[in-house]
Amino acid sequence: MASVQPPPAPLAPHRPSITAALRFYSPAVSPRVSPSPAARSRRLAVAARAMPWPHVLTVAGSDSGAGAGIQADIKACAALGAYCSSVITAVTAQNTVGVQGVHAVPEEFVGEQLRSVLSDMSVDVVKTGMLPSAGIVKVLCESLRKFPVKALVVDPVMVSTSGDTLSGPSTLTTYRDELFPMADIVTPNVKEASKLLGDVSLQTISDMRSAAESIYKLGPKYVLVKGGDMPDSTDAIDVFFDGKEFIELRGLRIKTRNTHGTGCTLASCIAAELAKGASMLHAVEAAKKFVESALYHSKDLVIGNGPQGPFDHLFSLKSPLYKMGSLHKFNPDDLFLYAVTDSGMNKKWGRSIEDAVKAAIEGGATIVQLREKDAETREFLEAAKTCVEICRSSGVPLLINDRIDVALACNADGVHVGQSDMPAWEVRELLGPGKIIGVSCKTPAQAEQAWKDGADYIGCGGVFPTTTKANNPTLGFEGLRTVCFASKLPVVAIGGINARNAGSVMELGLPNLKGVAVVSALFDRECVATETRSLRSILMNACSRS
Ligand SMILES: Cc1ncc(COP(=O)(O)OP(=O)(O)O)c(N)n1
Ligand SMILES: Cc1nc(C(=O)O)sc1CCOP(=O)(O)O
Ligand SMILES: [Mg+2]
Repeated sequence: MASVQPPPAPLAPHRPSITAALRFYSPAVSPRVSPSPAARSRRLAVAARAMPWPHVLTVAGSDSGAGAGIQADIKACAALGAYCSSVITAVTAQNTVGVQGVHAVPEEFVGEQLRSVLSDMSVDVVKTGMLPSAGIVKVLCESLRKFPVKALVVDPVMVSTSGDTLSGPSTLTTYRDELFPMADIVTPNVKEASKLLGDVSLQTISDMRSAAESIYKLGPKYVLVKGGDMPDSTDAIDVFFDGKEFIELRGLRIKTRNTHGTGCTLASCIAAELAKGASMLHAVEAAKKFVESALYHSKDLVIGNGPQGPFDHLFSLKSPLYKMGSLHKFNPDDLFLYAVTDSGMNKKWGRSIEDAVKAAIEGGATIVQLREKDAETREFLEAAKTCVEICRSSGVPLLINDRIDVALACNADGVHVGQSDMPAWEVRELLGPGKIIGVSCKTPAQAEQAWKDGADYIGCGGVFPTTTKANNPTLGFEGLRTVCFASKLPVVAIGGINARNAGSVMELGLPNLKGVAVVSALFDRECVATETRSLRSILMNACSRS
């Protein structure tokens, strides 16, 4: 057996620049004298610490079909920029039809693989998948006690998606008694959560919350109960529990047969994000987004003849939108000063849409919506394409009002729709998971529906009377308050907001209220940049007071 090296020193606390790090790799002073092996490995060790590569070790089974297991884990980590080493616990004969055979790796050899990797390779996060016997769970726990890592992600794989058993009942007790107390997060689906808790019935979100709480009591720091298998649900809701608060994380249910390996991938993505330094909630959110995007981009792939196909983890290498880096990840804080254009007002003041957008950005608008009700389609599309370039070069998201076709054609960051426009869930189907969708809502029920439909934010108004939108009911502060309290999505207030009243809106300090959306107070004015700048400073002052 190869001799075991002592564990390497911990990672350096900061990353020097790449050029500084590369200097460690430069040849020895005299190019004729090759460095001794000891000197070379010293230099490599210094360089490795200078350029840490987030490292996930997956301890899981091999899937010969490569949709799930070790193969999915390595692809997921690679896609998210983490290095992934692997300790194989079992070899399965598996395809898109199901699992035809399982051959567990002897415990001692699982232990040997663990020792090899953990003793040498600066693992940040361990992620577990299929652990086919209680003995293997015990070997893993012993190894982790000997070689501690920053985080442990436990995906309690027990039954494959095709319904085949992947670990026996004796493993359950060891999971509960030994592995869970060491785990940072445990990620069962409803079937696994039910098994872990003695076959309790889990039918509703409230059952999922109770299950998350019971599993939390077994020792992990966080629990994510995945609701993708819940009966009769059109949207996939997962319950995240940190010991105090339950957070319902809504996901899109993408219609595809290619869902084999989603659980392994989600847990690996959580591990990769943790290895990169994310907080647990952010890691889970990023992982969900990744799985959703991968499923969306793979929905029509055909591999194998069975009912469950694999999906493409490396979709970003193919999708031109991802390649160009043009998808704007939604940040609710972008709603702070939301500039909504109006073709009539711009014409009145003799400026183009493009100039209006440039001026709003110059003044500090944090998101822009093109609301061009009277523009001809072709003219609008050309202007929209230029505005996309202007906004992208400033890092400001650009949304299109009402017109999904224009948004798609100009590759905008998203759209805003109202109650009489295309329903948000249809918009999501057309735009995919990476785009921003806003929905106008005047009631808590509309806000709930927008959340279910996969929107990213809601616009709520009219807070004050407005002449910009005909027949628009005024909700006042009370209406805004009711919607903000009920909303599960970030809210932007709209309607009659200007320099005189914007401060009072933000000073309400309402939950979920992230900013104000304004049309006439910016665009029905001579100098858009000046008005935007002054509104921005009013908002900032109001926020610092409330
Ligand atoms: C941010 C924001 N909120 C609300 C609206 C209004 O949308 P909608 O109700 O569809 O009305 P129109 O703007 O289409 O007239 C909005 N555009 N932006
Ligand atoms: C486009 C729009 N939507 C509203 C809503 O209540 O949903 S009010 C509105 C017009 C907002 O324009 P101004 O800032 O000029 O009042
Ligand atoms: Mg509309």
